Amino acid sequence: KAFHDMIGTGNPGSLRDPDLSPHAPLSLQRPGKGLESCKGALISEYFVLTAAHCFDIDDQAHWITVDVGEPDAGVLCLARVLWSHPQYNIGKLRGAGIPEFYDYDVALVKLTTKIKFSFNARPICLPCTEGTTRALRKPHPETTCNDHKRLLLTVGEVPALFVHEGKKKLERKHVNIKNGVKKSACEADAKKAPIYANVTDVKQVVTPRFLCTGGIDPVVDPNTCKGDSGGPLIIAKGKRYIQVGVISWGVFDVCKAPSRRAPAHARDFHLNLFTVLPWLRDKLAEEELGFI
Ligand SMILES: Cc1cc(Br)c(Nc2ncc[nH]2)c2c(Cl)c[nH]c12
Repeated sequence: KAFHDMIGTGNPGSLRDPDLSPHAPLSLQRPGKGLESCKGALISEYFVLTAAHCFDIDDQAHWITVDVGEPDAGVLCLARVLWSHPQYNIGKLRGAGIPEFYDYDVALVKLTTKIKFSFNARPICLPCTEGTTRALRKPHPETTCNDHKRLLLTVGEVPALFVHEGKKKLERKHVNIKNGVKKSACEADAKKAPIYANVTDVKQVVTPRFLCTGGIDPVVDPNTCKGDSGGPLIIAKGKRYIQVGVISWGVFDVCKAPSRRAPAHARDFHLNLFTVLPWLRDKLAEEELGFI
């Protein structure tokens, strides 16, 4: 079932909505173990961008299936290659009493089959590519990668969204990236994560690679669930979706205690794609994404 078949009336909330079509659930079936799931985003005909923490060091690419179709259509694609960022190392700070370290939490999964995109079924745009220059309605080649950063990650509260897979349909969750005076308060709440309770300097776990959302200032932001890991943090520009982050980790798993309201210190941390561009350019060189 070619990818573009799913695109229909664009009724919001289902995969038929072209804007939500890059949403790609991943399943990982380790032999003899349970099924783990994460999210990802289609960024080219062959690649899905996701979080490195969705996988273990000895996971094989062929254990991964990616659902690029309707939930019932089950257009399952097998993975051929799995590349986690070389600087990702979840156990790096275990000696310092930090059990999980999410720095550089990003990975690329290459599919065995080419996904057919059409005019209204298209991959999500990546920063510093020609597609994003077009989405920003800026001139090519005058517009630079720094222009993208300045135009997308403005200083202050940046409206963004992530996609959550609800019971039956996909939901857009609108958040604000704290990228100005509220950034340090957002990052300070990382210490409210149970596993970071006795971290002395929050900068040890919230490295410069992260974007921070959540909390109640300026408004109450929805929070992520662990199962949202790997999904895209999106900035909408006109009709186009530009991925600026990968959902990485959080302070409070709202799906684990759905009845309880998330506390004010519930924050979420996303890998900032602008901080891993050299790796993206290198790995996606053959995908003709037009990196600028
Ligand atoms: C998206 C996401 C991933 C992970 Br891993 C979580 N778990 C966690 N983060 C830090 C330590 N453990 C959460 C939580 Cl909690 C909310 N959203 C999450």
